[in-house]
Amino acid sequence: MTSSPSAASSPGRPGPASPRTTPPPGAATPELAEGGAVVALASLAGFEGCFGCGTDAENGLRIRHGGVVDGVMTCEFTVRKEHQGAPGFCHGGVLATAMDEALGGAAWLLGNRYVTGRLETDYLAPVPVGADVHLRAWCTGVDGRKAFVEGEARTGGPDGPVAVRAAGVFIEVPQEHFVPQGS
Ligand SMILES: CCCCCCCCCCCCCC(=O)SCCNC(=O)CCNC(=O)[C@H](O)C(C)(C)COP(=O)(O)OP(=O)(O)OC[C@H]1O[C@@H](n2cnc3c(N)ncnc32)[C@H](O)[C@@H]1OP(=O)(O)O
Repeated sequence: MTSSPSAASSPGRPGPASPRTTPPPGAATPELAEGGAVVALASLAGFEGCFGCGTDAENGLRIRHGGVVDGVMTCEFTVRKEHQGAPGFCHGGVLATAMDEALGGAAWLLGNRYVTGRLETDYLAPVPVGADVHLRAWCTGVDGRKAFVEGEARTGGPDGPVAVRAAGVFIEVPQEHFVPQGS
């Protein structure tokens, strides 16, 4: 069974996408694979070392992947002091990493393996150390090997104010792409 992410075209979710992260005319509507990202992840050795979500990455973000609702991938992480940029606040690069992870996860829900080709971020509000950051991401279209994805990060709860918005293009790659790093 597959499901289509209706949030992709929701007028309530205006994205930050530029022309380079907007699906071209004729792009396919994303169809999520049965089993989602788990199917593609199953063959990916070394993933527990992922700086975004790996449990072996001591100083990583340890992003906790949540569920998928109506085609929207959810996950969250807690900002620790080692993620700090300006005193007391999360580093922008750390937040970009979190968005990369969330948007990548939304692409992997299509059932293939993807790497980041382009990532755009808009920072709307500072995120303090100690904050729980709630991430959402969804695919807006597929064009050949390219998956167009958007997302947002909120603080103060899953429906709190948006702190970061992001859009990206993820490129489908074969499993062999990862072998030198993952073996
Ligand atoms: C439930 C649990 C869930 C858990 C989920 C966790 C998931 C994991 C999340 C992980 C998250 C973290 C993820 C990470 O951190 S991934 C790590 C960061 N990214 C990389 O390392 C990628 C480095 N780049 C490459 O390896 C190659 O350049 C790739 C493979 C991308 C393309 O080289 P390749 O030789 O294979 O392909 P091609 O050049 O023929 O291009 C093919 C098509 O792609 C288009 N294109 C190419 N580049 C770009 C670009 N920059 N922007 C826009 N489009 C681009 C190109 O125009 C063409 O389109 P078209 O002409 O056909 O129309």
